[in-house]
Amino acid sequence: MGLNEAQKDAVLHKDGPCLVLAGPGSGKTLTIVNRVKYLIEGYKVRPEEILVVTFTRFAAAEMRSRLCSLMGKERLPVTIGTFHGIYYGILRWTYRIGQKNLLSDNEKYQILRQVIRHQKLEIFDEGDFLKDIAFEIGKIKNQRIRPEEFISEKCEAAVFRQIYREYEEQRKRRRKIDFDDMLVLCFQLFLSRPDVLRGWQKKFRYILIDEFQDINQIQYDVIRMLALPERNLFAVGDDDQAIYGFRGADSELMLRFKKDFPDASQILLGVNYRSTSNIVTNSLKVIMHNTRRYEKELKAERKGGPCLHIQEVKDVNEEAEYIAGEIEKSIRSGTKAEDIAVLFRTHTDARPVVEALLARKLPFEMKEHLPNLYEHFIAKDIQAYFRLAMKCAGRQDLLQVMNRPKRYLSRDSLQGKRASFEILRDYYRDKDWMTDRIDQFEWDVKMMEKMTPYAAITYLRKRVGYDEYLKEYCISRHLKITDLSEILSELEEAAKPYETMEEWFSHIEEYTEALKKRETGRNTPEKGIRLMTIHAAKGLEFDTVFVIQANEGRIPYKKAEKAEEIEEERRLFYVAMTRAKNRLVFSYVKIKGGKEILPSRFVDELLEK
Ligand SMILES: Nc1ncnc2c1ncn2[C@@H]1O[C@H](COP(=O)(O)OP(=O)(O)OP(=O)(O)O)[C@@H](O)[C@H]1O
Repeated sequence: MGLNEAQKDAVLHKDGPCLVLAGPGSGKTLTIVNRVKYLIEGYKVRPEEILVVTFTRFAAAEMRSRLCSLMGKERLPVTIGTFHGIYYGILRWTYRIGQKNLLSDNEKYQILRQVIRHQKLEIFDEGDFLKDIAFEIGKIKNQRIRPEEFISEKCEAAVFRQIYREYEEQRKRRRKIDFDDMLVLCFQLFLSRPDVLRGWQKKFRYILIDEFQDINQIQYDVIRMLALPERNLFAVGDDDQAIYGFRGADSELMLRFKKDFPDASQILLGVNYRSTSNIVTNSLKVIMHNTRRYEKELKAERKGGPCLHIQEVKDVNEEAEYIAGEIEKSIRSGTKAEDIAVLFRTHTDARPVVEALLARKLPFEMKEHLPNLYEHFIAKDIQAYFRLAMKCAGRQDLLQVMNRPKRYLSRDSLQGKRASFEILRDYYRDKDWMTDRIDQFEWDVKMMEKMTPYAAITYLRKRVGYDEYLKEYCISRHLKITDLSEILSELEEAAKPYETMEEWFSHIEEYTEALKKRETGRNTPEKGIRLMTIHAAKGLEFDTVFVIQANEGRIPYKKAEKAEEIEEERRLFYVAMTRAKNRLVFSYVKIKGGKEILPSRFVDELLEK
């Protein structure tokens, strides 16, 4: 494949700093691998002296395989890895630390939970609070902020400092480092041991960084030290595809690069080879609404192309049917299943599509973990009620739901016995008010017997009082009711296609099996339609892309409120659009969880004249 002029300039750049600003599909990976090849073959740099940094292990593996195939070699001693991988390697070499010294996420949350409970705070949702505090601790480390100067958005400054101190003490007591510590320790190592730094500077004389827009402060600081004294730093990135701000990435560092290296060459890769001009023009129409961005021209090499399609659907079931139907047609007309992607904002959005693809026996693959909706405790409650209605319930089923909603039935009433309403009645025989409750319970279960699963769930919510129970459950546990009622509504919606409870149960079994199979085969997935979050699709390309639930609250996500958060969501939308080579389809739903919802504002931007 011939390189264009800008790509050639980037490949031939030899010494000193260089910033390559590149649009989507403009050949960033191609340019990086060709430059590494030229450094080795043209400029006679030893492969061991080259370091290529990527942001995911997947991207590193992809880069290595493209480089090896370009150079016709099976292996090459070029170092290609993520920041964490490389910094961990440096620490391992210097301090002899190993896997046993790494703090797992589980351990991290265990420590934080202890520390936070210690503080006796009034917390609304402990799970959310833990995540937010873990995020803020990461932010301090990644952005090199002093804890005493940090302003927490989640609790008072003094409380945060205390949490931070105790967390660090406990972590150190266990002699472990967390993910973010790898960067901090590497930074401190280089500051305190110039001799060690010098060794690594000599080793990595040429440094190339992919996806530079996703770098954070401490990664940048360490890499700048590493690049001295020769400053052969080659940074490639696209500020419009910066989608990790929520994780502490700072795309402003791309602007800083030019200040820190005023003599840096700047090259613009402005030709998109991936997508048709229709897709490119429309994606630019959206991203132009962002105010914080490098202005850059981007042209499409491939003219025309099919029109973008925006589909309105009633709800997520109809959407899933629509997507599965369109995919089926595409495959029939010759598109390979693995060239089709369905992208979504959060992984839970995928469930209806997964069900529709299974129903049509269409092959699909997912790399991310999809939580099984039917294993949620609410689903388990519904299943227990249904088994009671179908007269195949066990003791455990009755125990599970006899106080959901609250009926004040004691567990002792079923002690060591078979489960039945008769036994319950017998236990409370001299308490009329209790036997009335048991009669009502039995009556409700009987009523559900002949209903469709959808009608039975509605009955359970509204007549039996499960909605009320859930509300009380949330209040007593300081949980957000919206999260749980969304799950319940989703279960209700998902039950619509089934006529009988037996059908519903056998569908759940099939769905659970299919998820398990994909989970266990994740390393060797069967080839098929690619289902993934937009974050996971970054850097990939597909012939056809479906973006589902293009709705307000989804994208932009409901938690994005500040202007910069909305801009990050817009960049995410832009990343989704620019994955498509030929066909791009958006769908949005009109009703979700029984409420009307709006199409995404980004869809409106697409429709602007
Ligand atoms: N000079 C070129 N001539 C023809 N095709 C090219 C050229 N440069 C890149 N391409 C093709 O364009 C597509 C996009 O390239 P690549 O994946 O390297 O883009 P990218 O810049 O990394 O994209 P993104 O940032 O959107 O992930 C690939 O299919 C690649 O083969």
